[in-house]
Amino acid sequence: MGFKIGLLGLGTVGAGTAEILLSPDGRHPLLQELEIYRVGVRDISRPRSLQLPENVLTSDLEAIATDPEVDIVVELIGGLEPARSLILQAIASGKHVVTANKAVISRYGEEIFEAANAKGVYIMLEAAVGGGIPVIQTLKQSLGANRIQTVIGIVNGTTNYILTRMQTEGADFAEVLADAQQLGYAEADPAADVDGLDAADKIAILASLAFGGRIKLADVYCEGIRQVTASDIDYADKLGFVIKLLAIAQKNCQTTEENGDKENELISIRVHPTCVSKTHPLASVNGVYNAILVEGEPIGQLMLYGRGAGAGPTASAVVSDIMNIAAILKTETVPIPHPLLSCNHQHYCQIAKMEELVTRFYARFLTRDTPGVIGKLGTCFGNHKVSLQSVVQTGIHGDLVEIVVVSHDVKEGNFQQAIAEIRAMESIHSIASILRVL
Ligand SMILES: NC(=O)C1=CN([C@@H]2O[C@H](COP(=O)(O)OP(=O)(O)OC[C@H]3O[C@@H](n4cnc5c(N)ncnc54)[C@H](OP(=O)(O)O)[C@@H]3O)[C@@H](O)[C@H]2O)C=CC1
Ligand SMILES: N[C@@H](CC=O)C(=O)O
Ligand code: NA
Repeated sequence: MGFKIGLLGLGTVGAGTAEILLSPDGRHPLLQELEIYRVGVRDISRPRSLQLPENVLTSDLEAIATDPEVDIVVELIGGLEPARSLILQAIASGKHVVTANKAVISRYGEEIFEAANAKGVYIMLEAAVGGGIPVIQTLKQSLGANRIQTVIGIVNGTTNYILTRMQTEGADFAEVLADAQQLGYAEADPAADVDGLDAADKIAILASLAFGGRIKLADVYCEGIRQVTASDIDYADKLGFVIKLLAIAQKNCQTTEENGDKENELISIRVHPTCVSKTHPLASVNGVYNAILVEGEPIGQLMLYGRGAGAGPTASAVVSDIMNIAAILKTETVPIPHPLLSCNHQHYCQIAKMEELVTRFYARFLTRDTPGVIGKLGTCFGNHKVSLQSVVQTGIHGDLVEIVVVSHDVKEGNFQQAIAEIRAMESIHSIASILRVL
């Protein structure tokens, strides 16, 4: 056997990875050279569906990360600790690392990559974004000739699964979330999915690769899908939209105020539920499927589509990373950092303020049925330079009237100022929802 794998975690993704490694027939011949040497879990007495070689299973994960026999450590336990410490221990012990852990990479990427570069080892993370979709290698290698302008992704399988079933079956949020957990799509704490945090981790990683600088996670604006109601899905449908949780990173034409220098282009980076026109390619990405739409020069638009979560698809990405490292170890006696596989970002991207974002909005108001209420809304929006594309009175609930507006492209800051004023109006009962429109 050629290369010894120390697997940390044998849950959904760990078991999927072991399954591929244990059945190499019909796959790339390099797989024959990969040996599952040790597998670390929390509870070794738990019954496992997988038949592993004897004495492979242990609950001493640190021993795996530092074992001199292990060539590649594969971290699939998830969460921040002990995952971060184990990755750092593996690096310090001269091991290459494969991980599916976007939470650790988006928060501790700088520490991890600096340690890895100093030690001359690789950190591979294809499974961390888009599950089985080869988006990391695409951005790192295949699109390297491009100036990337935009990355827009449906990058969380759990929320896309929930929104799709709410849309197609009118299903209940809690029931669909339980199904996503059962299917192994959701994070250990599904709040990370539902509140958009998992998508924020992922777009931070994608933006960093697309724009060639580090991203501070705190700079990613983030809204989840808890507030999306069946009514909004229904109204959006009538207006020709579907609602998707989008993760968006865009290079802004705007330049920094200090010097107006083109070098200091700002990046707009955000996660929020979004009304997407039914004719847009991302609108038909349903269920656990993910898609990442990239716009670059000279490639134009490119969309990658596939399963973003689940044992098999995610393990496909993990094993491809292991194989990339094994291929390097096989061909180079002294591994040197491969410029297309390693990460050497030195600076942080500058992030545009949300108020500066230019976008369209959808808003649903419950108003008292008093004369002139639509006029008051229109006047207030107009005073703040918010131009409306449509204003529709959509229904009556007792003595309240429901009004839905869709704006043209406006500055987020202007729209929010108008909303603050409208909220205080006597004739406004409540603002039921506000969504951005792609
Ligand atoms: N599930 C998915 O579809 C996807 C997951 N990912 C990422 O992959 C990673 C793994 O996710 P997933 O497979 O779903 O997670 P699971 O919860 O299914 O599995 C976690 C595994 O790690 C072990 N483990 C967890 N904590 C510890 C600990 N402190 N000490 C020892 N062992 C521990 C568990 O042991 P035991 O079995 O004994 O409980 C289990 O085997 C995460 O980073 C996740 O974000 C990425 C893409 C898709
Ligand atoms: N919980 C995540 C799993 C993959 O990263 C998702 O639902 O997409
Ligand atoms: Na991927």
